[in-house]
Amino acid sequence: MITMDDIVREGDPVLRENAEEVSLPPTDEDKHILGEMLQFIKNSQDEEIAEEYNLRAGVGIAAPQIGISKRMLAVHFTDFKDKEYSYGLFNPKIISHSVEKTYLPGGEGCLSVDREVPGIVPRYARITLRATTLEGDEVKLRLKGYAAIVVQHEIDHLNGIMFYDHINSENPQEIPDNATSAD
Ligand SMILES: O=CN(O)CCNC(=O)c1cccc(Cl)c1Cl
Ligand code: NI
Repeated sequence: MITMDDIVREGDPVLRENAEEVSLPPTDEDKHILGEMLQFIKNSQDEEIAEEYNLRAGVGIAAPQIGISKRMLAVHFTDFKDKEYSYGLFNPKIISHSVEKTYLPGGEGCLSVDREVPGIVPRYARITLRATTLEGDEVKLRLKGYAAIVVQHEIDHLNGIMFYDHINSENPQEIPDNATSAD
């Protein structure tokens, strides 16, 4: 199982690399890894397992965070309208996005960042992405609000981007003019 010992922390160059496309159809090994990533996120949200294994809670994880520079991500969360999202995705690609931006008022956190980095992280309010699921289906997902934010945080990891790269260093709490809060 994946534990916090497997999580790469900031400073490791793998977090600043452009991850490689996964060749499709995915190998059994790639499917196993992505399945383990999804299970880790579920475990991190299970009080007993998280306590037992000292897991920090997360709603998503990208392969570079476990030192694997491949374009794979897993998300598991319920959005503000109680819609459940639970995906393992290969080669996710944002094919279109809104001009409008959104953000989480409380900012974002990252398992690869062992410190608080306060500030507004502007994200596209709506995204359309193409990806191949853990089950092997090619999907086209239209996401908005919290789901759009989480998936953008994970796709950033595949492109060597950390959430704090988006925070305005002069005025971290500045709300961009075309942005509305996601909550
Ligand atoms: O890359 C994934 N992580 O680092 C897992 C830990 N962070 C979170 O769960 C998290 C927390 C707040 C906002 C967002 Cl958007 C995310 Cl993603
Ligand atoms: Ni992260």
